[in-house]
Formats: sequence, structure tokens, C-alpha cells
Amino acid sequence: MTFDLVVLGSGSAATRIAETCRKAGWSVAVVEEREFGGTCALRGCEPKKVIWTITEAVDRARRLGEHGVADGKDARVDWPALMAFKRSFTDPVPANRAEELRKAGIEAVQGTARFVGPNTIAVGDRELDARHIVIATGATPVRLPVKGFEHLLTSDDFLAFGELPRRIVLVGGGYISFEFAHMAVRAGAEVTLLHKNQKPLGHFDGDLVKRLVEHSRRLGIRVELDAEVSEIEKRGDGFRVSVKDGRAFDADVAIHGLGRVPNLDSLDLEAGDVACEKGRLKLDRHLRSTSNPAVFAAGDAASNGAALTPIATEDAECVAQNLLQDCTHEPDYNGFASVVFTIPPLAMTGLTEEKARENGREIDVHTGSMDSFQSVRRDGHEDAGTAYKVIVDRQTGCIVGAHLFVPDAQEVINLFALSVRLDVKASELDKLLSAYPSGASNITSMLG
Ligand SMILES: Cc1cc2nc3c(=O)[nH]c(=O)nc-3n(C[C@H](O)[C@H](O)[C@H](O)COP(=O)(O)OP(=O)(O)OC[C@H]3O[C@@H](n4cnc5c(N)ncnc54)[C@H](O)[C@@H]3O)c2cc1C
Ligand SMILES: NC(=O)c1ccc[n+]([C@@H]2O[C@H](COP(=O)([O-])OP(=O)(O)OC[C@H]3O[C@@H](n4cnc5c(N)ncnc54)[C@H](O)[C@@H]3O)[C@@H](O)[C@H]2O)c1
Repeated sequence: MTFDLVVLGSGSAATRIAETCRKAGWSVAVVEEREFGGTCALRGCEPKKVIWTITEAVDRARRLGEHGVADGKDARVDWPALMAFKRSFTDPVPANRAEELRKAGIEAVQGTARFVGPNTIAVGDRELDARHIVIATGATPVRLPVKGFEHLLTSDDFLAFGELPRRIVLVGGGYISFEFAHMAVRAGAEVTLLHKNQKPLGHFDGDLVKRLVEHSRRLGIRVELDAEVSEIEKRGDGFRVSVKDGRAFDADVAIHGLGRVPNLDSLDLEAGDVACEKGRLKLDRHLRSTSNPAVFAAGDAASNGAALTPIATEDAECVAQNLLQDCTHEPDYNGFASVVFTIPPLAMTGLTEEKARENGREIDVHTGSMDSFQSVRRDGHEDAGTAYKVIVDRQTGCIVGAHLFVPDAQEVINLFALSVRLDVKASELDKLLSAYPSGASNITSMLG
């Protein structure tokens, strides 16, 4: 039998494509080498958000301890209980996902997929022929030529710790390190974060990142900049992480936060005539392989946009349309929102001030501290250095970017994201009759 479609992976991108094509009557198989469900549901966004929610709740009780939360100052994270709660979300996913696929009439194949021909995938001894193949195999932690690199644990390990290690070094200054640092320090760990230059979280607004770094340091997180990792050594029960200028940091565990790259190594792309350059698939703007027209890619494996769940979903939508209709669709990432789940969170959509100026746009920048806002005081964050920055195109009056470091940022940013995506003018957003008091009711003050 020849399948209409074989999808490699069972994460956000793969599932969306497989289900859409199956609904259109196609015969579809999904191949997964680990548990069914993918990164977001099992080892990424979802378990991370559970841990964030509990550590934020404990921190909130402490912050508001003297304002009526009796014993709030003594609140503490019960890590094993928190992990049991996390597992109540993640444990059911693989069986549920496999069952959903089965019910939809999609064949769920367990094992590592590899190409053995342009239209053929092998999984163990079995060969699956397909009219179309989608690579949605996600991303994997980047490997760097650093001595002792094998000692680094990964985000998978952190999200599964039965007990939280006492001393943690996070290597790299991106999403993973900042999020884990904020959760771990609230749970009582001693945390060090090492970043190679002066600009951690490089895609976010530099001024707001500075505020986040200062706040992180006030919380007791040791944030070391210009600290490019050069060696990791085993020392007794723990590890020593050294950086290029000779500084060294001791900890019980060292965790990889150095970035992720498309997960393609096991696929034998050459056997499938699938072109790849410097670790990235060569795709046209319809996410189709430039060398093998039967093959498409989506999500982190495609690495066409940011490695985020909403981008994986947008890719999937685009690939499904290209498969089922004519191959003319392109993903549209304009106005996607992204959040670093620190406490408080850092969020962005659209252009940074720096990028807008680089592009030669004339802009108005609305920016300010939020520490004295009622909503921030109510949350006990008046010393966090909270702030906003909204970028407005002077010619069109449209909102082209927004940046928030404030409680509720993960919700409020979505209104700005919609504004960027739909070319909403600042004067129109200013007419918002938001529920009061709410995070969104601060928007009119930000635009004023
Ligand atoms: C710790 C962490 C936290 C994150 N938090 C967020 C967040 O808060 N918000 C957000 O938007 N994004 C977040 N992300 C990113 C987000 O999880 C990913 O962008 C998204 O899950 C990518 O989906 P995908 O479908 O492309 O790949 P994945 O969900 O990674 O799916 C790929 C699947 O392919 C399988 N696979 C790989 N190779 C093979 C093979 N040869 N054969 C068969 N199967 C194979 C893998 O086992 C995996 O299950 C986070 C990521 C991490 C690591
Ligand atoms: N909230 C979210 O949406 C979320 C959370 C976690 C992960 N993710 C996704 O997963 C991806 C991977 O996360 P990540 O934090 O590993 O990567 P990242 O790309 O966010 O950050 C990695 C950082 O490590 C720095 N770095 C690189 N080499 C270094 C070295 N030798 N020494 C010190 N620092 C070095 C890089 O400059 C970079 O800033 C993210 O890019 C993101 O797409 C998203």
C-alpha cells in the first residue's frame, strides 16, 4: 500500500497536518520515535507552565505576605508535589494522542524514521511508501565543541527532576535559562546563569531585558555576562563550568540553554534526495524541499520561523493547504507573540525599536516604567523594574511592535499581537473599552 501522506514526528506541527489531511480523506501514517505527543505537551510549554504556575503562586504569597496573606512569607515550593501535579498533565498525553490518531483513522507507527528513497520511509524493518512525506521532527539541543559537553543536562532533565538540585548552573542566556532560573530560585536553589555576550535574550527589547537582568540579580540569581562556556568538568559529586576568561562556577548540575537546532541527524536525508545545508533543510517559501517535491517540512524541523508552538501551528496549516490544494501557500508569521515565562514575564510582538530603526522606519516610541501602576502594586511587583515599550509607525499610525515586562504580560501581549497582525492604528486601539481593572486596561495609559 502507498500512503497519501507519512508524517515524521507527533508534535504540534505533525498532528495538525496529519489530522487535516486525514479529514480530507487521505490515508495517513504518523511515525514517532519517543512517546506520542511531542515537545510542547511533554517536555516544553505545558509542563513548564505548570511549574511556572506553582512557583509564581508561592512567590506571590510571599510578595503579598504582609498585605493579608497569612503566613504568606513562609510559603515554599514542595517540589515533589509540584512534579506529581506536572505528571498529571504529561503522563496521559502519549496514550491519549495515540488513541486520537487511531480514532481519526491515522496509523500511528512507533520507531525512528529514516529515508530509504525519495518516497519511502523505513521504520525498523518496515517500509512505508508515500505520495508525500512531511518532516516535523522538531529540534534538539545544539552540540558545541566544548570539552566536557556531555556533562550538560537538558531541559528534559530539568522538567523531570524528582528533587530540585541545590546548586544549578544554566549555560546560555536564552528562554530556557531565564525561565528555569526564575522557577528554580523561587524553589530555593542557588542559581547561576552564564551568557556569552552582553545581550541575553537577543530577540527581545534590550532595555526591557536589562530590567529583567537587574531584577533577576536582585532575586539572587547570579547572572554572568560575557561568559562564553569553555569547559565542563566533573568535580566530586558536582561539576565545574569554566568560561573563556577563566572564571569558574561550581554546581550540582549544569543545564544546557545554548539553543536548539533542527532534529535531522537520524533521517538519512541523502537517501531521500532531501537537500540540507549547514544543518538546515533547503525549503522554498511554501515549505517544500527544493530537491524533492514530495517532501515538505514544518515547525522546529523546518526552522523557517522562530522555534515556537504558534509558529509550528502556522507552518502546519500552510503545509496542509499546500498538500490538499495548490502549492501556493506561505506561512504568515506577522504579529506572532512570544513570552519568556520569568516572574514577572517578558513578552514581545512585532518589531523591536532597534529593528524598526534599522529598517529605516520613522517611529514613535511610547515607553515607561510601570512600577507605580495599581495592577503592579496589587501583584507585589512594585520593585521589579516593570516597563512597557510600544512602537508606532509615524507614517501609518499603526502599531508595529510591543514589549512588556509586567505581570499579565503573557495575556496583554496578545491584544498587541492582534493589532500588529491586523495593522491596527494606535488611535484605534486607544478606543478599547477593556474590562476594568485588568492588565489590558493599562493599554490606554501605555499609548497616552
Ligand atoms: C523547555 C521548552 C519550553 C518551551 N516553551 C515554549 C513556550 O512556552 N511557548 C512556545 O511557543 N514554545 C515553547 N517551546 C518550543 C516549542 O515546544 C516547540 O517550538 C514546538 O513544540 C515545536 O513543535 P514541532 O511539532 O515542530 O516539534 P516537536 O513537538 O518537537 O515534535 C517532533 C517530534 O518528532 C520526533 N522525532 C524526531 N526525530 C524522529 C525520527 N527520526 N523519527 C520519528 N520521530 C522523530 C520527536 O521525538 C518529537 O516527538 C519550548 C521548548 C522547550 C524545549
Ligand atoms: N517561552 C518560550 O516560548 C520558550 C521557552 C523555552 C524554549 N523555547 C524555544 O526553545 C529554543 C531553545 O531555547 P534555548 O534557551 O536553549 O535557546 P535560545 O536560542 O533562546 O538561547 C540560547 C542562548 O545561549 C547563548 N549562547 C550560545 N552559545 C553560548 C556559549 N558558548 N556560552 C554561553 N552562552 C551561549 C546564545 O547567544 C543564546 O542567547 C528557544 O530559542 C525557543 O525557540 C521557547
